[in-house]
Amino acid sequence: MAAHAGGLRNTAKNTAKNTAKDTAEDTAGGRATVRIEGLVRSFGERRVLDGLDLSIATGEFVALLGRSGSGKSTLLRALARLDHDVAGSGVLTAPDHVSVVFQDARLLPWKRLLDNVVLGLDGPSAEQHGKDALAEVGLAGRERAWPVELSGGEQQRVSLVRSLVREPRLLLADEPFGALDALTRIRMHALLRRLCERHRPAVLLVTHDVDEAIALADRVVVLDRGRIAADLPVDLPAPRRHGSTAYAALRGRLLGHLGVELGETAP
Ligand SMILES: Nc1ncnc2c1ncn2[C@@H]1O[C@H](COP(=O)(O)OP(=O)(O)OP(=O)(O)O)[C@@H](O)[C@H]1O
Repeated sequence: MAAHAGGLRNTAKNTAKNTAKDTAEDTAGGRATVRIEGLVRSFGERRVLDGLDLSIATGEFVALLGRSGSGKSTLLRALARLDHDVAGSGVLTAPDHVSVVFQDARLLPWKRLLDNVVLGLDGPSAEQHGKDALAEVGLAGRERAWPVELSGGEQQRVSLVRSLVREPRLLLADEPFGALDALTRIRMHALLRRLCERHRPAVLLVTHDVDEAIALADRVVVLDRGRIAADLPVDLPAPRRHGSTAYAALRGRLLGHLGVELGETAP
C-alpha cells in the first residue's frame, strides 16, 4: 500500500459510490461499522475485487487471509479511501474516522516519540494523552527518544498506539507484524488484543499467517480472486490453544481455502 501515516481522515472522492457514515444497519439489522456490497475495483482489464460483499460489526475483529495477489491490500485501500485513481463500483460504507497501520512503523524520524504520537491531535490534554498512550505500550519515560533509537518491535508499538490514540472507529492493519521476529510477534499479539479491548475499534487485519488470524480475530475471512471465499467465526475458548481439536479443525479449513494441503504444513 502507499505510504501513509496512521490516523487518517477519509476525505477523498472515489469512483465507487462511497458513503461515509460512522455506522450502518447491517444485513441482520444490527449495527455495522463497515458495509460493502458488490465492490468492484479494476486495474486495466483486471478485476481485482469482483463484486465483494463484507460487513464488519461495531467493535468486531476480522482477519483477512488470501493468497498473494488476491486483492487484500486493494480492499484495505478502498476502505481507507486511498484508491483515488482506481476504476470501480459498488457500495462501501465505512466510518470517517479510520486509522491505518502498516508492516513498517512509518514514524517520522525527525520527531521525538511523543511528537509522533500526538501529531495532529488538538487540545490542551493532547500531550498528557500521548504520554498515557506511550505508557500503555510499555514506553513510559521514552517520550523524548528518537525513532531511530528504538527496536523494530518498539517502533511498531508506537505505530499502533499512534493509531489508537485517535480512537478510530475502524483500524485497518496491513500485515503489521510481518517484519517482526517470532517472539516479538507473540508479544505484539497480546498487546494488540489488550489495546483493542480497551479502545474497541472495529479491526480489519490483513495477514498471511493463519495462526495469527486465529489467535486474534473474532472472524476470519478468506479472499480469493477478489471475492470472499470463506467467512468463519473463531468460536474457540480462550486461551486459543494450538493443540485442541477445534483449533486444528479451523486451521485445516482455512488452509484448505488457501489451497494448502495439510500434509504440506508442519502441525
Ligand atoms: N496500482 C496498481 N496498478 C496495477 N495493478 C495493481 C495495482 N495495485 C494492485 N494491483 C494488482 O492487483 C492485484 C492485487 O493486489 P493486492 O496488493 O491487493 O494483493 P494482495 O492480496 O494484497 O497481495 P499480497 O499478499 O502479495 O500483498 C495484484 O495482481 C496487483 O498486481
